[in-house]
Amino acid sequence: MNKFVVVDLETTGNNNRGQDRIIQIAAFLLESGEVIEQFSSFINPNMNIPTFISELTGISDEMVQYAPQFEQIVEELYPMFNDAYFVAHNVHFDLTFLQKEFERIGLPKISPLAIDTVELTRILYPTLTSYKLSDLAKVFNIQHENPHQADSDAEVTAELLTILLKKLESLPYASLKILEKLSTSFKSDITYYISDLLQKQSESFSNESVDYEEFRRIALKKRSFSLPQEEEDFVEFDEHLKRDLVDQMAVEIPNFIKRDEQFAYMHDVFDAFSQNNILLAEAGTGVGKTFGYLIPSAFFSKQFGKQVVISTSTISLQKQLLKKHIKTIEKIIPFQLKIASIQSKRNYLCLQKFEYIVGEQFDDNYDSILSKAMITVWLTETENGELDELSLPSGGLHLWDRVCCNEESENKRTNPWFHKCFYQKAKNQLMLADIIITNHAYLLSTLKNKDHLINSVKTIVIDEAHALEETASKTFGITFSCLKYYQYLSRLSTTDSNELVHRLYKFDEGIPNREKWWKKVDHLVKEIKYESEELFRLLRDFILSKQNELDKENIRQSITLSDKNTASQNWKVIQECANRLIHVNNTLFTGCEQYLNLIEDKKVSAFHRSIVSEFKMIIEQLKSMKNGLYEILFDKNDHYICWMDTEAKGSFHTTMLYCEKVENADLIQNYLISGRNSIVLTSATMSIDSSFSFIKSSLGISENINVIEKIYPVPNDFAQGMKVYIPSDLMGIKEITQEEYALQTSNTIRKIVSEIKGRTLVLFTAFDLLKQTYDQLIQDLGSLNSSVLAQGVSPGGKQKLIKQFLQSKQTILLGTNTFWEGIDLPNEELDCLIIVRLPFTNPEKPMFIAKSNLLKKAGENSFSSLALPLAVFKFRQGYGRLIRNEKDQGSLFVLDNRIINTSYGSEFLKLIPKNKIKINSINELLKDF
Ligand SMILES: Nc1ncnc2c1ncn2[C@@H]1O[C@H](COP(=O)(O)OP(=O)(O)OP(=O)(O)O)[C@@H](O)[C@H]1O
Repeated sequence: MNKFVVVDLETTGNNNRGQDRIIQIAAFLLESGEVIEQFSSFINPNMNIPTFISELTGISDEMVQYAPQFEQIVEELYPMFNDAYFVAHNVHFDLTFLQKEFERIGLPKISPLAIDTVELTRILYPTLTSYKLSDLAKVFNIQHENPHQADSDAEVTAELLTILLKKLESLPYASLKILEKLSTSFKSDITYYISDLLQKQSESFSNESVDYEEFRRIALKKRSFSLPQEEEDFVEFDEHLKRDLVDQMAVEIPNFIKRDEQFAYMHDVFDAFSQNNILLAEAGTGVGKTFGYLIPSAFFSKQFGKQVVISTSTISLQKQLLKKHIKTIEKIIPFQLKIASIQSKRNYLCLQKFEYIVGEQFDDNYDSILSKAMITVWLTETENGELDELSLPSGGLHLWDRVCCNEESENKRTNPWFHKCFYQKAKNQLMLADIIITNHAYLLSTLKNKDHLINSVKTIVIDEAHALEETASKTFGITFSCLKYYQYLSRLSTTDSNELVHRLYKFDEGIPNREKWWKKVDHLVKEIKYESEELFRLLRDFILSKQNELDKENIRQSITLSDKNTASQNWKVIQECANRLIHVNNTLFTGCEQYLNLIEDKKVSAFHRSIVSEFKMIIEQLKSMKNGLYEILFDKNDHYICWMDTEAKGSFHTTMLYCEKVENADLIQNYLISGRNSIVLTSATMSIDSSFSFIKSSLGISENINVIEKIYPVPNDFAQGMKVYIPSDLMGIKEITQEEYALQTSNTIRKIVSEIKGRTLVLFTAFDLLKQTYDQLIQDLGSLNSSVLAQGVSPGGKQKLIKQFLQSKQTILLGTNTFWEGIDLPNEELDCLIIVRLPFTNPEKPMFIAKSNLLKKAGENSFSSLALPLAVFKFRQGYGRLIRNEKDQGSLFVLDNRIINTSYGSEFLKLIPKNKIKINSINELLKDF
């Protein structure tokens, strides 16, 4: 069948059981890619159209008043569904709605084969960030005149379908074969279509292709390899700096301005490298420190033939560096640069594991099937096999746990995919690279594991150095997730399930007393399940019993496992339960080790071996989690702090346990600093009153270590376009309830954006206040005249929210922690920044309490030595988002009256040029606009 009817409906609502009606319908009939018939009409629903539907679609009561009723168009419409695939973007909605309408007027039910273009796009374009029709229209360059009107949406969907079918046709045989098998569980009835394509392919040509290679019945993108470049004439850094650098930068960096601070920074970084120094370099927000360290790193590595590692705080910043800055640098420098990027193993796909799971006979989980299909297609395109390229559905992350690289993937002997392994490829590229880009967590863990590849590099740049200590604390600490433990256990399961233990049980390996042995495993797994559920329930009750009613509204509740908190009888009951769990775990592990030893020497099939390998991986994980649990619950140590948290309204599986070292300076010193030739630690926030003592002590750089300390301030011109407003008539959070505070905040935001009429970023310090403010704001979107996005509420992560933020001129974006730093929104990309509260760390945070206690013990004031410096750092980062260059303009509103009413407020005020600050009632301030 090669006919497709592409349909879109607009309706009065989502209820298809009689309450809601169609208000517009469009259908395009396609054959061999051509539109052979089309139908489009408004429909009179005989009821009022709800306001929000009118706002969304632009279809009003007046527009449908004289339109035909559904019964009147059916004669023309109904035959279009004969012998054609029924296609829609979210097909379930349109098809069921239409089926109900036909049923209502007494026509026989239509049951066509259906194609969902959302599902098909996810599978065939697995790396897109949004699958909304309007976003897809932009990606594929399809004209979309009236989003949310049926005729326009159906037309776009029809064009999209043509693109999708072409893509499907272009896939290699091996990928189609896998999709054919998986497609029986798709929402789209596409199996026959794929079978036809396979038939055609097998008749027409061989499997040879320039784009793909096939191995063990999986198609991969052919690896590109380039011949080594001829060595160019090399120009030394100083010479290039004098001669060409400024000109090159001016060509490649949009709106380039020669900043003395940035050039001084570059010089100092190069000197630190070549003179084997430690450099602490604070470059004010927007100075351009990224180019500032990348350019000297490139020259240094080339000139001296020494590798440089560059590490930044998060994977997302690591990617940003690669996508944006490295591309520009390659154009600026006069020679070829070999760049490698690496992150932790579990971010890379293990092809051996994928081969195994794609061959599985049973899988009834839709997200997991969808993810397998997406990965199948992605493998024909990806060079690097990294998780963050993919847009897996939420359930797909569980599947990723089963297919990501681990120690087993690195076993050359048992992994037939070893020579194609993405992680190995990334490691191989490290050896050849001039510059290695990574993130703090990966860097610290590899240094700790004495990984030779990274450890041998003697020149390192640490960007966002202020975040290093916190990452060290997490990387060197323990995290125990009850959900993860439960998932591993479920994966193991028992012989009467369809999971690992059952699969292994089915192989007759000649184990002595086989039946008895597996029965024992069943018994132990059941006991572990029982004891762990009991323990997790007790832990959650324990956390919640220590909170007062008000706190319980908060998203996550936490409790420190201090002597005082664990002195109760309830804690003893928890420890007894944990002891029982640990004991049964140990019995299971001993048994499993014996089994694994036994099977090790046996000749088993590759399929059997892969199940054994997954079983081994799960046992290893459970073992390491059990050890972690023991350390958290029993192993008291003054240098560590342990705590737990849980979702106030979630299940007991949401409970997490943590153990971290309170001070990590010694570890950072041991693993990172000592033994290096040169290290550049840089950030926009390192000094307090021109002193680096605070950061030095947190990074283990004692006063007797020789370091160079430099500050490169934000150029004065940056302040020209900035205005800072501090309303004096707002209530403090302690003077009113949090609900009233959220209402006051949302009202103030409303007033500001109605004057600014531009993009506004609102920074919060806690999610609950953000959520309450968001709820208030969306209550009357009409009068707000702006769209509202909120981190943790609107779908998608940070990058996706920023992308959406930039799509329209009048948007408000509410963000918490990660939005305070690392985002670059120059010029008209950001018009206004609102800081809701001064960014003090939540004083209830266990790690903060532990650090404060240490300071108190040492006779220091924890507010002035810890809370205030951290808040000032964060404020500087936050307010640095507004003005990003000399020509940038923008307004900052600080809604926290502590900045003017307290003595410490001056620490924040002094960061802003005095002549830029206006303090008055909010209404008076807004007269400025
Ligand atoms: N000399 C320059 N002239 C104009 N724009 C520049 C210059 N140098 C860098 N930029 C641009 O300025 C922006 C900020 O640069 P960068 O990402 O390095 O920020 P930063 O100084 O590290 O600030 P932050 O600490 O806030 O991240 C980027 O968009 C970059 O392309």
